Amino acid sequence: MLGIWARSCVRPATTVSLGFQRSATTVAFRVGLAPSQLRSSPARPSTTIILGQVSLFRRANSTSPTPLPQPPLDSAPTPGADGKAPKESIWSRVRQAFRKDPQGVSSFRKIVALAKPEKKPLLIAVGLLLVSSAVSMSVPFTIGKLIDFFSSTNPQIPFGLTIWQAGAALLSIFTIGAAANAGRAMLMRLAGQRIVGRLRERTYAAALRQEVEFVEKGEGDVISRLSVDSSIVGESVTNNLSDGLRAIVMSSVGLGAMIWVSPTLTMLMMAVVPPVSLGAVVYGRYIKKLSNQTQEAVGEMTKVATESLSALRTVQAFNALPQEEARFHEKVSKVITLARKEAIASGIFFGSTGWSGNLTILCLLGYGGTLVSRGEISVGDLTSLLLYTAYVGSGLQMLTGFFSSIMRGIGAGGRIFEILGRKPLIPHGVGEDVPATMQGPIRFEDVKFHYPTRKNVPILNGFDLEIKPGETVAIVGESGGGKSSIHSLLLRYYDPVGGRITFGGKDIREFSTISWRNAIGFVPQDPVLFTGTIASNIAYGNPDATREDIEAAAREANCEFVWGMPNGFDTEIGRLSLSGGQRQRLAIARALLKKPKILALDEATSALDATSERRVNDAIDKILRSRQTTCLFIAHRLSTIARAERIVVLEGGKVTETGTFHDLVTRENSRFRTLMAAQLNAAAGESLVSERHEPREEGEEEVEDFAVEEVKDTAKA
Ligand SMILES: Nc1ncnc2c1ncn2[C@@H]1O[C@H](COP(=O)(O)OP(=O)(O)OP(=O)(O)O)[C@@H](O)[C@H]1O
Repeated sequence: MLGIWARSCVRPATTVSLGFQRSATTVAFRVGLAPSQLRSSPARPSTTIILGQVSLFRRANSTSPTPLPQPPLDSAPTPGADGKAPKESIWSRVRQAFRKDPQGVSSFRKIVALAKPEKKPLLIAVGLLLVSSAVSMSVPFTIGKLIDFFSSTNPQIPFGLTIWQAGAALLSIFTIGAAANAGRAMLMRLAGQRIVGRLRERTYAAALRQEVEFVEKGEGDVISRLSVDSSIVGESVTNNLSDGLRAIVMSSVGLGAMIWVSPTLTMLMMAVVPPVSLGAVVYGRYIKKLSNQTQEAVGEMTKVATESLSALRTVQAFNALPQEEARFHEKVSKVITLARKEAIASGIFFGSTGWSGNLTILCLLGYGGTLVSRGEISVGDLTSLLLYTAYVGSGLQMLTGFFSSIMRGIGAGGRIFEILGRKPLIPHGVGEDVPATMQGPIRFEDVKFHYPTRKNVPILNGFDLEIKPGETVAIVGESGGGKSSIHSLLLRYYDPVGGRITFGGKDIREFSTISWRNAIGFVPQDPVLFTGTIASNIAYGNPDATREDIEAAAREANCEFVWGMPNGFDTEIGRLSLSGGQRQRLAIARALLKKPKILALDEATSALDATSERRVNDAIDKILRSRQTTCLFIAHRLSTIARAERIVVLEGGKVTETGTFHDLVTRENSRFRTLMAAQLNAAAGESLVSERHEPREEGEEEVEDFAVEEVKDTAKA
């Protein structure tokens, strides 16, 4: 009986302990990793062979930047190595799989193209990979020679080296291998992160350029594409590519070495390769399909979370926590169901490949042991052969993992390239610039419109309106009548389905959206603030604005509250850290800073109390008096409506009445009066009975008196 232990470094992080025992009938063989080494072993697959049983553990890259749940392919232990050489290359399998999937081919090309800017570091990494793989692949050979050396009665070292010289040479080779491996890992990781970063930036830029409808209906999905899908694609082109190359080197060099040691034993092992390759292709395709579905489910899950977290105040106010949890649970369950399918598929696949691998090892040991006992091959040769078998087996296993990861990358890539390649329905930045000095009327000419998601609900149905330069028009109408939709069309969030909108006689579709939107100052119904200072919020979209410009706009919009704040314009604010009235005045300042040709105000005073409303109205009055800006505003409040030079009543998607406030209030059977009846009566009542409850402020405008007088007259009449 012979007992020999040798320790050798295969890869920097992997120590292989080899135990070899031989008696007349039994050959037992053991290669193992200490559990601590397994735990600390990086993303590389590790091979454990215990008494002829080959198992391969793949661990997910623990430092993966992916923040959201991933399909468990890489995280589940995948036992089994099959101990056979690849007959056909991974590329031919990839090509074969893509032949029926041209979309996959184009995604694959695009993924490869993404790696182009990283060509240099990736090529260096590939060079280092070859060096470290060459060192790794020399280990079984070295171990075989060491076993023969120690078991021989007349030990001889090649090249006439002493044992110390041979030891030093091996140590140097392994150090070079370790350094190469470390360099490869660093370069690949950095290149991967840069690719993911670029991909995210491009996808984000493409998403920002889409028409609002596209993003608004799938906000969570876009976020999931930005975070999860892009990191899967990044992993595909770097880590997985590196694994794939390493697997190819391991399998082909291992196979060559095996043939060199014993062609007969190699042929025995090759018998299991074709069925495993076929299984890998089928498995890869299935994984790709599941990966697509999983990413979509993750997108849905993110959408639910984004929606409720951004409306946390409402969720808490309505005690809707259980309801939200249930909604989220439903989406999470869908992800888990898909993950289960993937786990079952990977279990079956890796279980069966492991089983066939183990069977091959058994046959190899039985037949190899016989050859050793007959003296046809040495113990060292059999050891080398078994180690190479393990290398080839693990190489093949890695190739399968690589193939399914590439498929996942293609699935995720498809979702990203869908956004990257999508042409927005409203082209971004294409068309003429609006000339700086251009002034002219805005005309809505027979405009017809419905929302893309509700094609059978007409919103505008032959809407005609002309607003002269410097004129102020208020649109009134029933709630849900389409007033805000007019602003959406003006801002080109949507285009009309019929008719056109012109500025100075030119269809606004001829202008570039960038230039056209630059000409419009927009104050939405519920102004949005961004995290930052008050100054940065006023200067939003105007990065070149000076502090003087910002302060002037704030003054014009009656934002006097800013001067009272501890840090003035440098006060940090969040999304909701100002009152409704302050937010609206800040939004007016933001719009005015642009010095817009057109001002579009949407219900700017809807959420305000009387004092705040007066402040906002004062700000609006200042703009109107200057008559430099054409104003189209939507208002419900009489005090705001009365400020407009002309009022337009929108009903049934058309203009049904138009005129001055005085005209409409005094007109017989006026639609405006019907619409405003409640407010007119309330205002009249208030005016007649108690005159005013609010103390009149200095400088309050005549227009309000005019409105009150009109209301009084009308009520009296
Ligand atoms: N993105 C959208 N997709 C589909 N339908 C929409 C969309 N936005 C609004 N609508 C519908 O279009 C109609 C007009 O909406 P709009 O916001 O223009 O009305 P509005 O007159 O401004 O109402 P309010 O005075 O209550 O703000 C409504 O019936 C609304 O439900």
